[in-house]
Amino acid sequence: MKKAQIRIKKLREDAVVPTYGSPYAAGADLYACLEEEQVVSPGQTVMFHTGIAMEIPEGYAGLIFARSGLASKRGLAPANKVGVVDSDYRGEFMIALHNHSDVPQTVLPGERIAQMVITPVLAAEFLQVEELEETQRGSGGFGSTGR
Ligand SMILES: O=c1ccn([C@H]2C[C@H](O)[C@@H](COP(=O)(O)OP(=O)(O)OP(=O)(O)O)O2)c(=O)[nH]1
Repeated sequence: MKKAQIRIKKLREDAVVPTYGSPYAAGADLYACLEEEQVVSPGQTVMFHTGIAMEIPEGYAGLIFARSGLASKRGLAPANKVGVVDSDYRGEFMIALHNHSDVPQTVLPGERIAQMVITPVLAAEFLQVEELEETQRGSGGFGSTGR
């Protein structure tokens, strides 16, 4: 698979550059940059450092998603559900992990805590109009097509 080169900077000595878990993985795993293990209490949200900043190309965004295993087995997932990283963002990638389980969860230094998909985004210019083009669906939504 042809890969785009993305410039990345370590902001902390022990930061880990994101990695893809398999050759065709869509999401690159993001690593917690911690000096010591961090406990996340039930119902608590903790902001985790990744220690990295990068240049997402113009016309793209980084979407930060939960890792399914971490979320389903330990209840740890981003508090903001999906993090959106703008291409002009040059700050540190941060991950606000929320503990949805009912027991304390320990995150270890260097643990993979989320994954980032880099995806094209369309920059829109919103043109206000009086009528929108008709479609078969029309304004039906929220289960309008039945089960
Ligand atoms: O999970 C996340 C979400 C965002 N960001 C960074 C990258 C993004 O470009 C910036 C701003 O994110 P967002 O637009 O979601 O923040 P906001 O709450 O709307 O504040 P702002 O006024 O800074 O845009 O924060 C992260 O590091 N992790």
